[in-house]
Amino acid sequence: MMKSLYHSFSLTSRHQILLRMYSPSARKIMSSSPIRKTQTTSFESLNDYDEQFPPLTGGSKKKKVSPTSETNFGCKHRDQGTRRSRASRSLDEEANVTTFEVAAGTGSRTSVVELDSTNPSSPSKSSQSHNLKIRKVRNHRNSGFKSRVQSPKRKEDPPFDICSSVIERNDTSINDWALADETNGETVEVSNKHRVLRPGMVLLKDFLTHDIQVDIVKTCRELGVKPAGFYQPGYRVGSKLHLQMMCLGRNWDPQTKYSKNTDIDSKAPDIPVAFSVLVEEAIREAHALIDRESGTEDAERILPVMSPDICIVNFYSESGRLGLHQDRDESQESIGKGLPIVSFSIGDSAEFLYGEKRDVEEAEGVILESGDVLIFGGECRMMFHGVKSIIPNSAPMSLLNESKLRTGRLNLTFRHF
Ligand SMILES: O=C(O)CCC(=O)C(=O)O
Ligand SMILES: [Fe+2]
Repeated sequence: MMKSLYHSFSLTSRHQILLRMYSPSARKIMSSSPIRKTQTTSFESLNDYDEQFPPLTGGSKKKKVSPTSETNFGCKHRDQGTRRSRASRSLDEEANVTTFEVAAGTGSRTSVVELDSTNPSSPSKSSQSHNLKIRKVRNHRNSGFKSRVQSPKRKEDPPFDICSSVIERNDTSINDWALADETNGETVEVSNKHRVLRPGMVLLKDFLTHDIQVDIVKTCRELGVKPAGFYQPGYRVGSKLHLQMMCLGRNWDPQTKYSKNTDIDSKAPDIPVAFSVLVEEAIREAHALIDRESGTEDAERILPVMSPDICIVNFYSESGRLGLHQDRDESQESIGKGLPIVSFSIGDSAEFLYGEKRDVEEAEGVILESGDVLIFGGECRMMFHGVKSIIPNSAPMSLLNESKLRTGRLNLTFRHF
């Protein structure tokens, strides 16, 4: 039926143990982020995803962003449902005519080679076996990209290629090379670098090993250069997001949200099973941390379990950013249960802001580095969050060399509809 060939994703036998990815080594020193000047913009004039922190050209107020900022006030999302929908409606109705620069990119089309979609996207029990293999298969039945109905925002441009054969970074660090591969520890303890940032919000530092990051980049690249791959989303009139985006599992765009999923031809590629396994592993790790810190076994109540059926993959160039917003287009049920968003960061570090309001001045910040996983669910599910800036030249050189990821940051946010 389908001819398969193995894809070298990390979950082959070579890398089974890497599912226990808790690198014992402090191979990276947390970046001390440069303090950026913040310029705020009245959000009355903004679309949902427009940045409230446009290019760093002025302003006077310094935003405190710590590598592992720890705060303990709650997110109180439970009572935000109605406030949220009111806010969303008014924002959605706004006509916005702000223009932004368009990220340049080259793209190429490749032959149709898909990740095996015969496995259910919810790997749950069987996926925990750590013996999963990701197969690339020729799947003509599922390869209907040609006739894919494109979003009105989607240009006819070729998809953006997140990789280049040229390494764009100009500084090399011997440490990157020396320490790149020391991630094979089978340690099962919860890393001391991980942090509970708020109840329901957990940062797993350095959770994705080097090899896994490389394979995620390669997999996203393969999917991303196909017609359903990366493009720069925006609104019908006006602004575009400062990033390239691709959807897995279910299509989403800032204007039509999840409504473009009715036509079989416009189906988004499946989430690779190995990605879902990593998500579930990350949530388990977060639970272990929450239990350890709270001294209870209450973690699943604070941070519910989630099996992803959507993954939004963003690529930010060095000038990329994303305004403060809530992830609120998933089902009422998913949001109501506080099913978490699980976010993987790969490549250059990001200054990530989060807070209870769509207010940059009040938001807290944390640096998300390559390999970090951020989870926010439970009472933090409706937290406002955004990417203030990408920190140039902060990606591990070994990652760039091996994956050929362009200068910039790859982010995958997993959700359950
Ligand atoms: O890039 C990030 O860290 C956040 C992305 C995000 O919030 C989103 O895609 O909704
Ligand atoms: Fe988001």
